[in-house]
Amino acid sequence: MAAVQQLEPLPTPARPQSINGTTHAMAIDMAESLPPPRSNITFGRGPRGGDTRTVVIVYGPSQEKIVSVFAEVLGKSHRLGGSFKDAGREGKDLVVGIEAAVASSDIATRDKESVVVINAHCTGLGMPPDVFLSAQCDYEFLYTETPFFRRDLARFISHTLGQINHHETLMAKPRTYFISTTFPDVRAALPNIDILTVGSDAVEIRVDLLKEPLGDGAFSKIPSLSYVGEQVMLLRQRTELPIIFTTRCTEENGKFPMDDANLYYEYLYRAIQWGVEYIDVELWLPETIRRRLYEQRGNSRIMSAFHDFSGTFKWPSKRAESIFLESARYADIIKMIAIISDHNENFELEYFRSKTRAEYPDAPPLSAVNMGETGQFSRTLNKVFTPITHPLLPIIAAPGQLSAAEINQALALLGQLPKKDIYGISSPSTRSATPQAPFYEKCFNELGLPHHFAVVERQQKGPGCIETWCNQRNFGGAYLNPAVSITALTAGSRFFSGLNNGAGPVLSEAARLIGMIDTIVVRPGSSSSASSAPASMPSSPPRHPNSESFGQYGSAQPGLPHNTSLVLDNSSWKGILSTLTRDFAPSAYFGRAAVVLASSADDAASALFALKALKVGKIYTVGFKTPPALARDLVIEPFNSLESLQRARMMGSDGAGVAGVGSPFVVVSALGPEKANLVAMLVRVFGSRGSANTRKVFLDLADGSAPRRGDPALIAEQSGFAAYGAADVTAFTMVETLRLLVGQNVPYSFVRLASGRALF
Ligand SMILES: O=C1C[C@@](O)(C(=O)O)C[C@@H](O)[C@@H]1O
Repeated sequence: MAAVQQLEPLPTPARPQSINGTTHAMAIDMAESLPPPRSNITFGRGPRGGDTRTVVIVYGPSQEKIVSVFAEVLGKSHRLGGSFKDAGREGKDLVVGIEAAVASSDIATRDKESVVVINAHCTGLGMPPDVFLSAQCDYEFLYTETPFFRRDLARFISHTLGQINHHETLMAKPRTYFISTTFPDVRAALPNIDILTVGSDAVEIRVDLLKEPLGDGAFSKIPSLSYVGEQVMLLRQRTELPIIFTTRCTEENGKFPMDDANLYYEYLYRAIQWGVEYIDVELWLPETIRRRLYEQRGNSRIMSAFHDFSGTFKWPSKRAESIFLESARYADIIKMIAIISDHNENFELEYFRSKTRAEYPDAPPLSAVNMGETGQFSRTLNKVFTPITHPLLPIIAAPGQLSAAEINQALALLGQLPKKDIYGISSPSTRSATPQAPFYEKCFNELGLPHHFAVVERQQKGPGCIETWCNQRNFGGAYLNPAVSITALTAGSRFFSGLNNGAGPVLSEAARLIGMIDTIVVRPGSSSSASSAPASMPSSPPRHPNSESFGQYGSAQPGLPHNTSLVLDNSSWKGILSTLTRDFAPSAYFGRAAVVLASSADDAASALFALKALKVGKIYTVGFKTPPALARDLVIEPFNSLESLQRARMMGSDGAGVAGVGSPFVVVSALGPEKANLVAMLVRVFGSRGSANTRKVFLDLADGSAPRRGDPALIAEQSGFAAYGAADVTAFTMVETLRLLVGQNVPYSFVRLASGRALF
């Protein structure tokens, strides 16, 4: 087998002490010089326990059901009634519901050390919620009953309780973008939100641009908190992207009045309570306000914002540096933006960027661009949260803003984004089943990427064919469907073993443990290492029988450049993880039992890795033997007799709230349709027969297009499971694959939409 290098586990950005004394994620540009973090067992640093206080949900009249939904999403039991005094003694495995009318009388007595309180308010009951309760609670979840968006609740609670960390994940990306929406009412954006957000890593809601109608054709001077709360809720219900909450002031191209700084605190603090991921805090605000917001930000992140429209701002100045340093004191991201009139000022900004990075390596990442047409060049060079627009927006948010497609086209013209050939490598059996080429072409088109995409077919056996695609000058990466084992891909391959000076291709931790490769990522090296390729590397690959067909897609020149390394990765496990946590917080899985069915270890491996990331307590296996590398740190028990099945079944009625792992909470099947009866039998055995608040999870990885009689998914739903299928996993996997291959974020909902099924 060819030698392979391992990409170390958890190459999470070091979190150095920042100049404000707290820790920050590493400046993004540093990520360029390090191996980019890939496919660790993470969402950022991985699902974590987060806030371990007892969760108390304050609910409105006749809304007690929301308490059970919170409990189910978190994987806990719940109890209604009682007082705040008792709630603190309940322990972390219980969600306590207290009715709003009761809560207002004793919420002030709660012990903040042991209880975290969420005001769950159904907007149908009227807005705003009780202002006293809003102020007293830690967080506020605004929701609609019909339709109810459970994934919105799952995301809200996972974020506010610190079980996921968007910021770390985003800061590990080489480039990030956010779209500045400029709608007076976000409802206008919702029908197109999937298209609008292609290429964005976050969505900005410009609160100052919202226009709240007063009913007589007039609009309120500033939108009320009530209106803003509903707008944030509506946006979050329809996008999975983190939200940036901005109240831009009148002096910085916004509409928020500047006569009362406390107003900013009121809105921005409420945004933290609503679980908004990024809060834009302007630098002119008094230090007391900036500090309080920074200290109270919980799991939200602060984007310090400075804009200069005077036309006199100079990047090479003491003032620019002191603005940077002042911003850094209370920020997770520093945003500095100025209007310029001379193209050279773009170079001055680049000098400022590299100088501050060198002199203040511990400072938060800098997002800095110049405004106006002259400043557009800087928008192509900035790498941290570049603000972008979209042709479908009513107005641009700032002069000179570009769309993601325009930035990519500019980068391509400047030689910064060379045209590559990217492949979907299928086998004869999957080629017709997965018509992904049109989708990739659509994405590349939408994003203005210059690349060519082609689906190519590999021969049944041997790595030879795959290396033919890889060993080309313009090779830009590939996904493999079906996945191929590391051994099958690299064994006996002079090409793979010759990479990296004979060290072999780089393996992500996920790929190493799962043993299956579904993504090949190209990591260009620096020109100085151009001589690292071994003499033995073939300079011209064997000609592939299908070369006629791939010739039409690109230049197909032989010879991967010598200084290029290939990272062998696995995206499927991320697709599985995202599917399992779409409607459930990670804690729903922590310590609980799972069943995995598959006819081979290769088919089961990605699911096992995802379950390991979710810290399940035990995995029962059917039909395969768990490879030792994956079994490490997991409790595995094969179901090899009816007795073992019976024992697992008796481990607790639903596994929730009981000591130990309980009976299986999640069943994942990778068995084909021909074994549907066996799968159906198992979901019946482990089903919880239904009440909505004890739902378990069933994931069918078999490629079933249409529901059919005896379909395990249907039986699972009848047996009290929330059922997910291969289509969900495929869409989430494609999101991950695109991130790895082209560094761009394409929302899950867009993938589903483009593959013919709308989500909402
Ligand atoms: O801070 C910024 C950047 C921006 O001003 C721009 O120049 O693109 C656009 C604003 O919406 C955003 O809040």
